[in-house]
Amino acid sequence: MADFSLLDLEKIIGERARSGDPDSWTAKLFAKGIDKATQKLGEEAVETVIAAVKGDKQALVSESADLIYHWLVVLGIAGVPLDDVLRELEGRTGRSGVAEKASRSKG
Ligand SMILES: N=c1c2ncn([C@@H]3O[C@H](COP(=O)(O)OP(=O)(O)OP(=O)(O)O)[C@@H](O)[C@H]3O)c2ncn1[C@@H]1O[C@H](COP(=O)(O)O)[C@@H](O)[C@H]1O
Repeated sequence: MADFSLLDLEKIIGERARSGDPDSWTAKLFAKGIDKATQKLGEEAVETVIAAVKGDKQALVSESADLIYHWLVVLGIAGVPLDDVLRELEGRTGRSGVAEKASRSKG
């Protein structure tokens, strides 16, 4: 089990964003704003899908890491704490996704 959590990465991203370091990809993305960050997020999502469809497990790991990093950057720029997403997921535990979808279409 990795000794690293998404909360650790969220903290690093926040620190690097505030650093303004010209060598920081994170600081660059924060400076460019939500449009550029979401464009990168979309590209990484597509690259993740391609790796999965090809059955390339090594690429799937690498592209997933790129995807999650850029997703956290987008959350950071949008001012949404990762904990809000974790709480949303926590609230969904114990509820079947199929049942949840069915309840939405009734409502
Ligand atoms: N996890 C990451 C991380 N994942 C991806 N990237 C960067 O995201 C960028 C993606 O750019 P590209 O689109 O060119 O990469 P790509 O999609 O592989 O390229 P192509 O396949 O399109 O050619 C690269 O510069 C990667 O280095 C990341 N940059 C930073 N982090 C984390 O953030 C920390 C701080 O980084 P800096 O802000 O750069 O100091 C790092 O120590 C890491 O923990």
